[in-house]
Amino acid sequence: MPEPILAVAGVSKTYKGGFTALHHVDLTINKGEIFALLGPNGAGKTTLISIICGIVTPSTGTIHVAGHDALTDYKAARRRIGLVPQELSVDMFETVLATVTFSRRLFGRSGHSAYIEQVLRDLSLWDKRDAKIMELSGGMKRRVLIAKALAHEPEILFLDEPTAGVDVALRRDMWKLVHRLRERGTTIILTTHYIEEAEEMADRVGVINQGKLLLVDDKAALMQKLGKRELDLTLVDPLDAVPAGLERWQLDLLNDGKTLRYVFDSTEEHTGIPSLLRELADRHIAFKDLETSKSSLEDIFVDLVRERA
Ligand SMILES: Nc1ncnc2c1ncn2[C@@H]1O[C@H](COP(=O)(O)OP(=O)(O)OP(=O)(O)O)[C@@H](O)[C@H]1O
Repeated sequence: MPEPILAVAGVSKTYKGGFTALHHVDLTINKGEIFALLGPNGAGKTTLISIICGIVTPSTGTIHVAGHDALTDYKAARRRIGLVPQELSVDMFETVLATVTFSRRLFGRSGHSAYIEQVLRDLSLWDKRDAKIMELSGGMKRRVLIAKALAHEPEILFLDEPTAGVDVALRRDMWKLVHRLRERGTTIILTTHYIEEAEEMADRVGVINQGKLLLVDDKAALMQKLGKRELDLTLVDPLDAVPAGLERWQLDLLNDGKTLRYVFDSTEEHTGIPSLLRELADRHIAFKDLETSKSSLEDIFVDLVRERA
């Protein structure tokens, strides 16, 4: 049985101006999983994370972190969480080592130098430990934020838009780090609007839009359940229009009439491909190449948000 480490139940948030950013969100996260909260700008991702971390007060609902009520037992709940915020929030004049050690002490932990050294090494920051934050590059500053969040050995790490504006090398390092942390038992929750990030990193994905959690599913199941494939036929002779009588396949003509595209559901028992090919043969529409491709989580996500908006 998976062990829940975070339980969010019936959480809504209406801001002072009257805007409701979250509508009755229920979410359970299991220990050791990598969960991606995927949603467009303004969907409510940061609001939800801020509520879980005790930065924003929910209008309704409850949050339990490792069994501790995040509202009535805030300190115990918060100690289990490390938060990597979107914005830089560090003292520019401090050194890397002092900043990270300070974060650890803030949670009542002693300056455990071996642990901090490991965190700094994992993030390729050890050589920079005596540098002042202001002397670091933007990417290095982001690494310091992660080191700070990990300093007190949290069980859950929140990464709010971890790779927004980050270069490829840092993105790759972060993905590696996330997997290493998970191997050590840390639960990772990341928010993103980069679908590839969810696709690459997460075990489960939650899709949020306009403050509503539309669905939560295993990434693989989500891809399979909603996964569509495209069949592209490269025609011998270009067509001016999709031939009449083929409406049931909802075909598209691309590439100046040279490619006929059929989008089908790969999970259906009958995909409609054999009958389509027979119809084309009957009409003497010849093709010289045929290719199928899987649609990405991105297509699925766009479809979902459009359908349920
Ligand atoms: N303090 C606030 N007062 C009023 N409205 C707010 C406040 N903070 C956020 N909102 C609104 O709540 C909605 C959700 O914002 P939130 O920052 O949670 O979205 P997000 O999914 O994190 O977006 P992004 O991907 O752009 O960071 C937005 O419409 C935002 O304008």
